[in-house]
Amino acid sequence: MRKPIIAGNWKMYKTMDEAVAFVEALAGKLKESDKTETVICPPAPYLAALVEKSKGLPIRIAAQTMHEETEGAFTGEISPAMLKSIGVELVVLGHSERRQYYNETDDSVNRKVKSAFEHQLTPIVCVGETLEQRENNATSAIVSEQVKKAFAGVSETDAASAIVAYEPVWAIGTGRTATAEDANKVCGQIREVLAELYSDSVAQAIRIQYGGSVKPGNIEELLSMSDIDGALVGGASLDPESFAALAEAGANA
Ligand SMILES: O=C[C@H](O)COP(=O)(O)O
Repeated sequence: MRKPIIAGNWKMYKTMDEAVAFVEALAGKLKESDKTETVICPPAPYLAALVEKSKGLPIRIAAQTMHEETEGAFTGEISPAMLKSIGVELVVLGHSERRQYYNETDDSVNRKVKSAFEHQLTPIVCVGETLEQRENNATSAIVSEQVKKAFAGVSETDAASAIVAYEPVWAIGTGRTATAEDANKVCGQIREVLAELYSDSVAQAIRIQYGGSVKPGNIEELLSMSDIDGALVGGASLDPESFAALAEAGANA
């Protein structure tokens, strides 16, 4: 049984005061549970503070992106070594907004995935098709290719601890969720690709989240599906009440 993982990706929202207030409010609402994992992905300036603030709470902190190099002349970038040094445990890689606005490609995502593992960070590897690709019946081919390229050269042991987030681009921030059946079908296809790349046991170990307009009203159905092991949530993760409800759904799944 894979443990559901509910991650809140705040994207470029909240001030420092709001971020701290969120964790304080969430602490009072979040029930300790060994049946689920809860992750917050705040903007980079708040990572260190939230690592400190969440100590003793059932919350892990993830970065929203990182550079692939350990250090260097890359103005404005944040390295995996820096994330590790402040206690960040996970990192979202290849989010569609990074692919769309910051030229991230399957190759750069692959380099970042390998670098994350080298620095003992758990990658949340995002894949997903655009609306045009879905309408052209290319979902399976696109997502399979993204998974194969992201995991190229990643060892079986590392891969088993990875998290994959299936996020259809057309469902992000639009209020349009994939049906639970459709989302599960693609997550199942991702698991088949992982089984081909590695083995059945590795594919069964890897957790696959769904992301795209997840909210308290639809998460239970999504989590009831056989191949959906959690959610990567944007908008509905910004309010502590709503995020606590999502975390609770994870614990009850
Ligand atoms: O990383 C989160 C996803 O982009 C989903 O965002 P959303 O829940 O606002 O649709």
